Amino acid sequence: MNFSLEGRTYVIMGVANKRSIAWGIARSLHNAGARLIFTYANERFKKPVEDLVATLEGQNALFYECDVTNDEAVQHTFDQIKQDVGTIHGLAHCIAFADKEDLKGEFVETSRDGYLLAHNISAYSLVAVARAAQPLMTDGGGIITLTYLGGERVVQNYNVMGVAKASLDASMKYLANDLGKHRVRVNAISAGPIRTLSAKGIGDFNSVLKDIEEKAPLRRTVTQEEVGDTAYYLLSDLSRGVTGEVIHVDSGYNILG
Ligand SMILES: CCCCCCc1ccc(Oc2ccc(Oc3cccc(O)n3)cc2)c(O)c1
Repeated sequence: MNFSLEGRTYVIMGVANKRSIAWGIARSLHNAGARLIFTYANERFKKPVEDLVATLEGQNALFYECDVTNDEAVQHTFDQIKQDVGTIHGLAHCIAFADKEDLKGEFVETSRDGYLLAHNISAYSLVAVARAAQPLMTDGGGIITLTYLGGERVVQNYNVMGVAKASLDASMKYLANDLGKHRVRVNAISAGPIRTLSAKGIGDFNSVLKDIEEKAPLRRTVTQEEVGDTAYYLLSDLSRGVTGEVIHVDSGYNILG
């Protein structure tokens, strides 16, 4: 059995720029020989993603817009992908959003709209995408999503995104249960804090990074590349017996009380 991704096609959703975790995943899969398909939320992200992907030697990537808050748009995107490539072997869901004012202060102040928005984009979108993508995985496949420790226990300021990640984690497990019969595995990577565009929306992020460097077992923060390599493991045959799992790529921080 070989663990190269030659001859396989993967969809990566959520590359914003070169600091994105999704970009680290893209590079790991590209280096393993995969063919890549990228989706972006709107026109604003199209060119930056195309320019980044142009730096991947020999990659023959495809690009599609996909607004994950719109069920018809999600179905249309995967209809197009089916038309253009037929079969895909996996998908990386690297999409989340919450209003900035809901990522600081007290969780009890979260508005109904803010709560629903965070769950719509950061949790329900995995269900919509998995439903649309599974029929294209005719050789079986792997789906991964990104989660965070703040969905398992309280992390100051993470607030409504933590509640959305708890929903994402449970959604991932229920999807793993449904899709296993179609030979599709569903897993999550719980990444430690990394300085990305998304991280800019979180209150007092710097003190979190400092805490990791002082207390995490590995005494350092993790990189997009390290998350990308665990994504490669979860999307390859190396993890063929694993589904419904959360792997922490966080320098071991999650084991601390
Ligand atoms: C207090 C927790 C510190 C560690 C947080 C690590 C982390 C960093 C980034 C994460 O991804 C997002 C994605 C969108 C998001 O919502 C945003 C981001 C920027 C602006 C904005 O208005 N909302 C917040 C975090 C994430 O889920 C988790």
